[in-house]
Amino acid sequence: MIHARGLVATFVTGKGKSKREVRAVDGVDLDIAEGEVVGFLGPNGAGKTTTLRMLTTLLRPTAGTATVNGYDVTTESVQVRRSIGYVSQMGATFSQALAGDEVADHGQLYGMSRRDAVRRGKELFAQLQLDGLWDRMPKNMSGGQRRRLDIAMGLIHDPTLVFLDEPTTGLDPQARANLWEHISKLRTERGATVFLTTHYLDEADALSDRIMIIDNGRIVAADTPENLKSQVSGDLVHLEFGAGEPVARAAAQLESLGATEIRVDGVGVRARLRGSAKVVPGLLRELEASGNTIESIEIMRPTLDDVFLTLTGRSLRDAEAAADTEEMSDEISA
Ligand SMILES: Nc1ncnc2c1ncn2[C@@H]1O[C@H](COP(=O)(O)OP(=O)(O)OP(=O)(O)O)[C@@H](O)[C@H]1O
Repeated sequence: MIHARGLVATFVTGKGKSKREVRAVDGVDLDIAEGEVVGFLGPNGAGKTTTLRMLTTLLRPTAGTATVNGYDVTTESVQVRRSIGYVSQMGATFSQALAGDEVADHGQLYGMSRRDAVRRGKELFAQLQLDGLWDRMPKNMSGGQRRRLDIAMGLIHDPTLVFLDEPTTGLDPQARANLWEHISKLRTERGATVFLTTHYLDEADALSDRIMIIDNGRIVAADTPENLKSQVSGDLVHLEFGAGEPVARAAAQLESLGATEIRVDGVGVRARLRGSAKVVPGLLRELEASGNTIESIEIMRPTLDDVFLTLTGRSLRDAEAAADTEEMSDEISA
C-alpha cells in the first residue's frame, strides 16, 4: 500500500545571516500493508506532518522515493490523490457553506455525480453521528462534530487508504474517545488501511496495529505496541513506606534483585524491575520481616513513553514541552 525509501524533506528558513536549512525528514523508509492501522508518533516538530504531506503529494520530496497504492508520489500524483482520503490537521471546513453541501461538493471534485455525492454524504453523516447536521454551517458545530465532518469529506469517494493528521488534537476526552471509535470502524467496517499521525501516546496505543516513532526526522522504532513495550526492560515499581522507615534498605534490596533506575524520594522508592510479578511478593515478605511497614505499592507496565525514553534518552512528554517552548521563542523572536 505504502512503500517509501530514503524520503528527505529540507526547508530553507530565514534570510541573510540567519538563513539555515531545516532537515524536517531525514531519510525515512516505511512499508505499510493493506488493512493495517499504523500510528505515526513523535513529539512536536519531529517530521510527522512533513512525511504525510510527501506521501499525499502535497509536498515534493527533496530526495527519496515513495509509492502509494502502487502510484509514484512524484510522477503519478493525480492517481495518488484520487486513490486516497486525506484529513489534514487544520481541517478543511472554513467556508460559509452548509456542511452537507461542502461534503457533496468535495465528492464532485473527485468526479462523482451530485446525486451520488449527496447519497454517499448522507450515509457518512449517519455513520459518523452527524444526523441532522446536513444543513448546519461547520462554524456552528462542536469541535468533535467538525472533526467528524472532516473525516466524512476525506471518505466521500470511498478511498481504501486514509491519512489522518492528528485527528483528535484539541478535542476534549469524550470527543476523542468518540472519534477513536469511528477511526477503528474505518478498518473493521470498511476494510480501510489507516495511517494516522499523533503526539498522543494513548491514541497511538489504542488505535494502532503498528507504531512508528519518529524523532528529528528519523524513524527510531517501528513495531506493534506490545513488542515496542517489551523492549523496555522491566516494570516501574513504586513502594511507599510509613514515615521514618528505612527507605534506603528497600532501595538496597531492590538493587540486589537487579533493579535499575532506583530513585529514593521521601518515604518512597521507585525502580525499574524485570519480571516484577515474580519478584515483588518475595521482596515484600523480606521487607516486612525486617520491620518495614509498606503503605502502598504500585506496579506500572512499560508505556510508549518509556520506549521513547529508552531509545532517545528523553521523555516524549518532555520533548513535547521543549518543542512547545522552542516554538514560542521562535514566535517571540520572529
Ligand atoms: N514550510 C516549512 N518551512 C520551514 N520549516 C518547516 C516547514 N514545515 C515544517 N518545517 C519544520 O520541519 C520540522 C518538522 O515539522 P512537522 O510539521 O513535519 O513536524 P510534526 O512532527 O508534524 O510536528 P507537529 O506535531 O507539531 O505537527 C519542524 O522543525 C518544522 O518547524
